[in-house]
Amino acid sequence: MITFESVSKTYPGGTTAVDNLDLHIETGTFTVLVGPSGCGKTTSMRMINRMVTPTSGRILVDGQDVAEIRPVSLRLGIGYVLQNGGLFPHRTVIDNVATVQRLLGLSKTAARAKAHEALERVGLDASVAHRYPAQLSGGQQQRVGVARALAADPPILLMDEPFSAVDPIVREELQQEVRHLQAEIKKTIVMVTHDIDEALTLGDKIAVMAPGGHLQQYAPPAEILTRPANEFVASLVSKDRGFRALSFDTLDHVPSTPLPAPRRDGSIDMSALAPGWVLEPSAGHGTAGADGAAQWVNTDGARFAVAGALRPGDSLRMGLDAVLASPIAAALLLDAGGRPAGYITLGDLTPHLRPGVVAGA
Ligand SMILES: Nc1ncnc2c1ncn2[C@@H]1O[C@H](COP(=O)(O)OP(=O)(O)OP(=O)(O)O)[C@@H](O)[C@H]1O
Repeated sequence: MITFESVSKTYPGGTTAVDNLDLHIETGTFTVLVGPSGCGKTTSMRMINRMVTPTSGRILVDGQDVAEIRPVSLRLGIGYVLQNGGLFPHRTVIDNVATVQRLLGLSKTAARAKAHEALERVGLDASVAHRYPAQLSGGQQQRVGVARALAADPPILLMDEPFSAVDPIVREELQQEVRHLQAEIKKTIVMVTHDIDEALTLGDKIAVMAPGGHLQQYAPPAEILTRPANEFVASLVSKDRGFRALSFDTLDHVPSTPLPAPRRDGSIDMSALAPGWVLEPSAGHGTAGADGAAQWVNTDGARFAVAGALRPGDSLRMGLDAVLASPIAAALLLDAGGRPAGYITLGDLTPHLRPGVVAGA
């Protein structure tokens, strides 16, 4: 647990970056500090590991005032991921990742072994281990930065705009990976971003800050979207708010129609829904598996890969997107084993879309 107790920070020039901040961050949760430039997000985060000292108030980590912990030992237990990866340019990837273990006194061999594990965890191939940072793409550098922060297995991870320097496609990939990683490792993560979409995608809880370092709302993403505390928060999340709210509700209560039995050639006749159309499950094993393996095919020979086949637990947003992307306005539903089981139409979805939209109105 990280606790901010009435924390303020005024810099020597007189700027109040953070004003009387109270925040309780539960262990094992992903918290995102979000808000426009200059609202004190980075200052707040850096006070956790004593890179910045509060002017008043205190910060406790698991009940202990950080002001009473030596900065070096405090920081060894707190991973830090910087913008652009923040890698040492003159060290190879593996030695960058091994940095903290070396500081902790591990031998070079032992530290490198741990570093290899960390690289694997963030999806980097062993072949990059002996390259220098300049020989990597921006996305790979950022992954190395995450691996370095995780290598010593610290309970807390601070991330300062970790994905801001990569292009939108890579950013989305990295966000997905961090989300999956967090489901596995359950660290206490505090991340700073100015991107509300990123905050809503990643955060278990979001702290919205406004200029002057004032906390506006601290709540889970669904609540930020559907019950913004004030005009400031409402305007931050106003874009696509109704659509985004659909991310927080699953498809599980939406009725679906079972697929007819496959014909002798394995194809499934969809004419009850869309005359002239069949579903061709992927060849061989007969499961749709990854998106695109199965195809919608019509009698004219037109073929469309099934985009976004759905699984139990997927969100209404994914469901709506899959239905809209389908040439027969129906999304394929897979069972828990990944086999085609049924379909959902726009008509099935519509009654379930209203509450999400209305709640956010
Ligand atoms: N070392 C410093 N000395 C003086 N003022 C500072 C210092 N660091 C930050 N500030 C000021 O404190 C305020 C908050 O800065 P901070 O970097 O915490 O905000 P931020 O929300 O993280 O912004 P950004 O998204 O632009 O990084 C700003 O007005 C900034 O200019």
